[in-house]
Amino acid sequence: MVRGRISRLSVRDVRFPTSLGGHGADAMHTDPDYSAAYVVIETDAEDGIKGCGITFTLGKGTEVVVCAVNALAHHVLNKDLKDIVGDFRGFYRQLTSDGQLRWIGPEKGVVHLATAAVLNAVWDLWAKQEGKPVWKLLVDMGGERSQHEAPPKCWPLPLLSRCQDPRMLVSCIDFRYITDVLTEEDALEILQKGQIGKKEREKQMLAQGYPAYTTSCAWLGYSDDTLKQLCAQALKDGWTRFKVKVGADLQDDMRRCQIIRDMIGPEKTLSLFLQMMDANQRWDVPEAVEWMSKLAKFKPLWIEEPTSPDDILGHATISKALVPLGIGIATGEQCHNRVIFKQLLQAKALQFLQIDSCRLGSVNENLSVLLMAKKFEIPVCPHAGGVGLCELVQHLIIFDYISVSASLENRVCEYVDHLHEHFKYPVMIQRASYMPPKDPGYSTEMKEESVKKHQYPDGEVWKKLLPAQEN
Ligand SMILES: C[C@H](O)[C@@H](O)CC(=O)C(=O)O
Ligand SMILES: [Mg+2]
Repeated sequence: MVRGRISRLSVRDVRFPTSLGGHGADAMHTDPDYSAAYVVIETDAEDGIKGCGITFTLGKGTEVVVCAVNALAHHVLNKDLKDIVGDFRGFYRQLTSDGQLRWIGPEKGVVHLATAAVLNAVWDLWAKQEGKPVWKLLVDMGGERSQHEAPPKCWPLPLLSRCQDPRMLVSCIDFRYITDVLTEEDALEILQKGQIGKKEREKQMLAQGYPAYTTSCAWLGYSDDTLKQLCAQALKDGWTRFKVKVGADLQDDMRRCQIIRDMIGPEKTLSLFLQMMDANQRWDVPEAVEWMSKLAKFKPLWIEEPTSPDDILGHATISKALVPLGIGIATGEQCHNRVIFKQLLQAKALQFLQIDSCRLGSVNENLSVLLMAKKFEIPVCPHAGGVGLCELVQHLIIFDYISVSASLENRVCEYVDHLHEHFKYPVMIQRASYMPPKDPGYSTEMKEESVKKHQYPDGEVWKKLLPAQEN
């Protein structure tokens, strides 16, 4: 099925002026313009199928990511897709180990965001050619075995369809730097165990979807009236779990958390009705503990990014202090790579792990983090929102449930209600759950009309806005 040689790669800087409405604002990022470096790859297969990939940015700096994508392009151009996916680990390593570009990473920062955008496009292309959504491609790759059948001792790869073999899935992962906690054999074992009950879980997902929470009501840029109005509407729409931004001003936080608590009801704290808090790295370690001790009365399920995303031991200290108060630590949206996640897990520094589809090196690196989380039995609650993050991460978390975690306990995926209308295959939410996408690909393709309008700086939207902003 896999065909064609990559004949073209284009990348565009696409920005949405979300800061004008205060959407997306938090204690550190006060004026985000949700943006993306948008990559499209084409092949010479003459089937008209294109692979689309994004990485998420906040406006300024997207042009730097675009430069990094162009710097990586020569690794992709003129390659056969068959060779890329046939040795995906090798290809991932080639991209992340470019002898010169690696110096401005390694596997972090702009160059890693660019890697994610390129690889996301490759996954989209592969899945489209296979005629499956990415989650289903991954699930099928994980193999299938009935409840009573013993796992095969060896996997005769050439005799099996390569796309129905867990070894194929594992061969997409670069285990370098994580073999002290997760080996290839561990990964295979997890996937083999995950085969039990897999069909039932897939059916369950298709019928009920993956549970979500909303961040759309409580950005720091919103007034109390807006917060109340959005929260009331969300409750009407069936949302029961809400995340609120905190960290800039304690009195403000107390007032806003009280509003949400009043609206979702104090008696419901232990049921489905939950409140999460997100400080977006605002505090020092002792400050985080002190601040959250004051917000503990609102019974948050977690505090997200209480301090620097690089401070693994700091997170461990905060976790030790707050877990006895019933507050877990969540982090991950700014964890650059699998190594940081490994150490967070080793240090018992988090209770909820938040993968990000565009910060880690695409599906490949996310697979390794999902498997490590399973090994440590830490629930994965992905970061989403931004532009396109919900579209992408739904594939990863649905795969995780069906093939890896086999559990929904303490698990919920973020949802943000912005910018879906710009995607050709937007997320579908029903009863506050992500319904598994059915269209082939990674749901990454944007509407050409939207891209043209929002291209920076010469799209129609920015042509109008830029002169006004200069005055
Ligand atoms: C700047 C972004 O909107 C950020 O606040 C998102 C985030 O932290 C989250 O969704 O979680
Ligand atoms: Mg966050």
